[in-house]
Amino acid sequence: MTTLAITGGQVLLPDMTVTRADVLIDQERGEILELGDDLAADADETLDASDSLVTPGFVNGHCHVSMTLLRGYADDKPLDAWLQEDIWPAEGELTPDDIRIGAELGLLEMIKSGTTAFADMYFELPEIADAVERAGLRARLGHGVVTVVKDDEGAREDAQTSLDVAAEYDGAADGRISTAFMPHSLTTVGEEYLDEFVPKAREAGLPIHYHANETADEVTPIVDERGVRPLAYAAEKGMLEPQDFVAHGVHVDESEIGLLAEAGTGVIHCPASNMKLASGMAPVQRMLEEGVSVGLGTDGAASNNDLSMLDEARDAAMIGKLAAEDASAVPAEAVVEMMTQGSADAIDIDAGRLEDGAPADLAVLDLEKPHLTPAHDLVSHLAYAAAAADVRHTICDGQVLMRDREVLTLEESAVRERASEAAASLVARAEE
Ligand SMILES: CSC[C@H]1O[C@@H](n2cnc3c(O)ncnc32)[C@H](O)[C@@H]1O
Ligand SMILES: [Zn+2]
Repeated sequence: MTTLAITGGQVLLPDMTVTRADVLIDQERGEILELGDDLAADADETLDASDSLVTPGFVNGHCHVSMTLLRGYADDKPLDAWLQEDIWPAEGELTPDDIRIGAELGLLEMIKSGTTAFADMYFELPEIADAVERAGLRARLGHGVVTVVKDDEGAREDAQTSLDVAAEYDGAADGRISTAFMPHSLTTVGEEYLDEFVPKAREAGLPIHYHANETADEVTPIVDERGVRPLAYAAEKGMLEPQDFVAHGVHVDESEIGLLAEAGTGVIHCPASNMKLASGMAPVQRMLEEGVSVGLGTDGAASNNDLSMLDEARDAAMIGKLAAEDASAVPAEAVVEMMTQGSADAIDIDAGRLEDGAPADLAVLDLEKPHLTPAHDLVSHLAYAAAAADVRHTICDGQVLMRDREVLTLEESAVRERASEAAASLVARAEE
């Protein structure tokens, strides 16, 4: 057994209290062995966490990681125009190499901002899985299916690809990668394809992840054509199960909040993307009150425009109060829960908590900063004041991915250089 001790820090516990403790990790099993005093002597290696907060690694519940290449490419438009006029034409030019390079850039950003696990919907899953394996994170990956712009053969091929790659990559990277069937949304995948492929996903034991109720424009056609709300339609199609999770959930009414709570289906709140695309304010406080499993996600870097879960946490707290017209809504503890255990539960991966036997996924944040002084309440600091640049060390599955702000699994300057070149070439092709 090889052990690592994270020493001298303040540790955030699952009950949202903070205590002084060292953390002893079994690196081979990727597990926390013990939280306690003076554990350095028992360890093969140590990582200093003095004047620092040791938290569970953050869990980004909804992302399109390779969209880092399109960061800043198309801003200041609503979802539909943004996708149709800019993003989908540019994505039509993406090569598998672009997707791997964009993923590396996104993973670099995640490691630097303390994220250790994420869920991702995109194309060319093998490229993303390869990058995740090398970078050392944990992920639930899926191939996103869009049928509306395809003929029947193309649509069925797309949906079959989503099933095939999910079956092939589940358990990859020593179990750090899990998968899901990922129809893009309830309006971009035709009913006949949901009828055919959702049962196949169930037979294969796959969870289902999709965008739902993101904009009012997405709700109206479903209500007009079918006479039911989108999540009632999703339930009819067998897409509202405990292992499933939807992204956004902005325009959900009380009946849909009830359906989500009853089904145990997770909702990944994406406040920055919802604000930037002016999609709306999700009723997060109501969902929490009704017992919906709520996690937090950045969405892609083209609608955010970064992948920092600390930024997302602050956004979630702020917009949660505005939406509820109540300053006590979506408090710091709720947000920190969402960015750790909440997202992990929603995307159904074992992570997001620091306790004996838990997966050794951690972030260590430097507290010796003007914006983190004084330290009345470290949970408040995580939700409202901490930033990506405060992250000193990131550990996933017992492996140190970043030590003293140096990422060990990816070569930062090379990744940035490759990504800049790939992005410039992509945009030139898209605008030809
Ligand atoms: C088919 S792969 C995923 C697909 O989703 C697109 N996308 C990115 N952000 C959003 C969003 O907020 N709502 C809906 N779709 C989004 C992405 O560009 C890919 O095409
Ligand atoms: Zn999305």
